[in-house]
Amino acid sequence: MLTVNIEQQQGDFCLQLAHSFADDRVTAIFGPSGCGKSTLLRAIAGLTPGLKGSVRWRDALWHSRKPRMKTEQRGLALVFQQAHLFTTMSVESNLRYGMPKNVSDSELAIGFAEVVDMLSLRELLQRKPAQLSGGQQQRVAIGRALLSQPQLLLLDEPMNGLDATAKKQILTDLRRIQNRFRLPMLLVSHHVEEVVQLADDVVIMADGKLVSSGTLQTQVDSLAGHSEGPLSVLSVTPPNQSAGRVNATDELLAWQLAEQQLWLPVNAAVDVTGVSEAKTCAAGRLLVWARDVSIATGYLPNTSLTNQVVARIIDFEPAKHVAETVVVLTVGDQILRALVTNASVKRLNLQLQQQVYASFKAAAMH
Ligand SMILES: Nc1ncnc2c1ncn2[C@@H]1O[C@H](COP(=O)(O)OP(=O)(O)OP(=O)(O)O)[C@@H](O)[C@H]1O
Repeated sequence: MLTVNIEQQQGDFCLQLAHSFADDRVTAIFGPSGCGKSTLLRAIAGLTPGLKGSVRWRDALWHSRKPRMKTEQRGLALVFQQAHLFTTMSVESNLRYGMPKNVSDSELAIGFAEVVDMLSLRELLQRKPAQLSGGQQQRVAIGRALLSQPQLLLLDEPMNGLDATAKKQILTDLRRIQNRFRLPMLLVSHHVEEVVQLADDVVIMADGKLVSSGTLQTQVDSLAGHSEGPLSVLSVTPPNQSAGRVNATDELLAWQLAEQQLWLPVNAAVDVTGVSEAKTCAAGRLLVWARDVSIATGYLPNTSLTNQVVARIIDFEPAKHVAETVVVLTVGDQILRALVTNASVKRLNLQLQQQVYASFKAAAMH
């Protein structure tokens, strides 16, 4: 457990937060720009002068009135928005920089060879940072952090400014790393996609304060309230390899959502077990924005939409825009939200407990 009860004044801004973070999973710290996410991470790392209160990690008191434990004694590693690599050193030297000296790879909890392979860095070991893309630089920064053998990894928007492909690779790598090493992580992000793909727990902040916290599933509504609108997080079970791909060019795989079949682009769902071979993974996670879900009262035989699932209406919620309604649906035991116009609700005569078909484009999933 990481327990913080802190107050940090920075000019007009005041961070005031008391919370206990689980020490065996990924917690996302989510909130708008300027709400204090980075300040919180820096306070935990011992990088903010004038911090009041206490920070306790397991049995160790990292911060109290006095004495304050130095950052390098805390057994944590930080990855920032910029990779901050040593420009004159090779990738390999950067990676080895913080490693314990005179210890063989097999004696380390987090070994060099494994990290290099997990982060796909083998081909890059002899290059200099200037010869790497932004995503590759960040993977080296993550590798260097891991090889310092931390007990806790602090990630301050490590995917900021990267393109979608680089982001996706880092998210997948981080999930795999967490599963392999059971390394607790605090991830600062203001992107819902990153939170949904990586987090087990979510802490939502605003104006230097904690607004809500809990498991990802309990925080879906809060996330929606602080982002681009209503959303759902669906659990899907592994692709049915025997069903295979639709064809080589479609690159779609069959997944199961509450015993119904979904066709998703390869890698659309995040393998939350961290096992890359889809046939051996236990579950995947999908983010579906309510605006990407449409409802029909019957099965649509001639549609370009790939997925239609049978769902039941369990609620109507007001939407941000007065002309729209959030239709809350169940698919098996899972919740799916659809944002539709009030006019459509009326035209289709949608009713509570009615069975409908919910459609969403596979490409709308992350
Ligand atoms: N050294 C400083 N002196 C005074 N104010 C500061 C200092 N550093 C940050 N702040 C202020 O503290 C507040 C919190 O900043 P912080 O960087 O923690 O926010 P954030 O949630 O991480 O934002 P972002 O998502 O944009 O990175 C902001 O209002 C910022 O302007």
